[in-house]
Amino acid sequence: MPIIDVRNLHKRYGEKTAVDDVSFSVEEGEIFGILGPNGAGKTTTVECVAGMRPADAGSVSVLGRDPRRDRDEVRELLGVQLQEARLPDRLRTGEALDLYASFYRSPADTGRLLESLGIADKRDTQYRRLSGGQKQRLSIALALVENPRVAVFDELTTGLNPQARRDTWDLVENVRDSGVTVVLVTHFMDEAERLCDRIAVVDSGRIAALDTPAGLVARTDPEQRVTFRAPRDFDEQVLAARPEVASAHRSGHQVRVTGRGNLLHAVTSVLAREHVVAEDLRVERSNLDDAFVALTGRSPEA
Ligand SMILES: Nc1ncnc2c1ncn2[C@@H]1O[C@H](COP(=O)(O)OP(=O)(O)OP(=O)(O)O)[C@@H](O)[C@H]1O
Repeated sequence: MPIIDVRNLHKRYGEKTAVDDVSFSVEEGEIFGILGPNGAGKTTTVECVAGMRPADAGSVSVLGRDPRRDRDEVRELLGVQLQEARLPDRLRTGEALDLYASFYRSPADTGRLLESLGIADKRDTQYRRLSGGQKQRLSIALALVENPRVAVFDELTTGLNPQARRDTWDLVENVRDSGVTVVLVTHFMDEAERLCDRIAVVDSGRIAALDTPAGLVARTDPEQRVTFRAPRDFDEQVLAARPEVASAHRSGHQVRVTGRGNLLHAVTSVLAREHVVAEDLRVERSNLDDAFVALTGRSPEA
């Protein structure tokens, strides 16, 4: 049985359709990504999953329970960290965690939770004195304090510096490795590609594709690109004679070749035959960014 099952979910705000016939299921033990640009309907979708918003139509099930009807049970099963969680400035880390723990029947050991998130030494620090990364860790701890089966993280790394982002990614992997299924809402490609087992690409309230990161990339044009630097007297058009090569262009010393099949071998054998020493030879592959643009016609970070 999937841990979360969403069928034909619809949600409007007045005239605005935020979620338009969205269906997906999340399997136990995976990191499931919901990826899309700002305003795509990601937060609304997870708020409906968590029972925080009523859907207009469709159904949501969390381990067989309805998040609106079986609210208390779903609250124990699903830990939610929502965008820009804010706590009172003077509340101390340990107090916040103890307060949240008091809401649940079998909460986690708060000391161990702080330890595992690397903020044990911040137990007595007021919320206003925490760094961005430490606030983020606390919000993860608050989502995990109920010992949930699934954790929902919404835009976890927005606003963090590169090191704090990478540390947060490790934390998310640790959460999954501890047996908690993770739903990760993000508009960052690199984050989705690095962390998610499967990704629902959401655009304008609809799911444009749902697949593994590699599966999404495979849907894009299989064209490859090889670039290198070559002396000016090398005529790049000799490359065009090879069947693998679709185009060869030069800009100054920089040559850019596109094509299919074993393009790298085709290029290097021509260079060897012509006795050309190429510098800075690179193969560019499609990534999730290309896949996203191919699927939706726009950049996720737009
Ligand atoms: N409470 C609300 N009232 C009216 N419109 C809303 C409300 N919440 C969201 N919307 C609109 O619904 C659409 C989907 O918003 P939602 O927050 O679900 O998207 P999102 O993908 O999570 O984007 P973001 O990352 O910017 O929050 C947006 O156009 C948004 O402006």
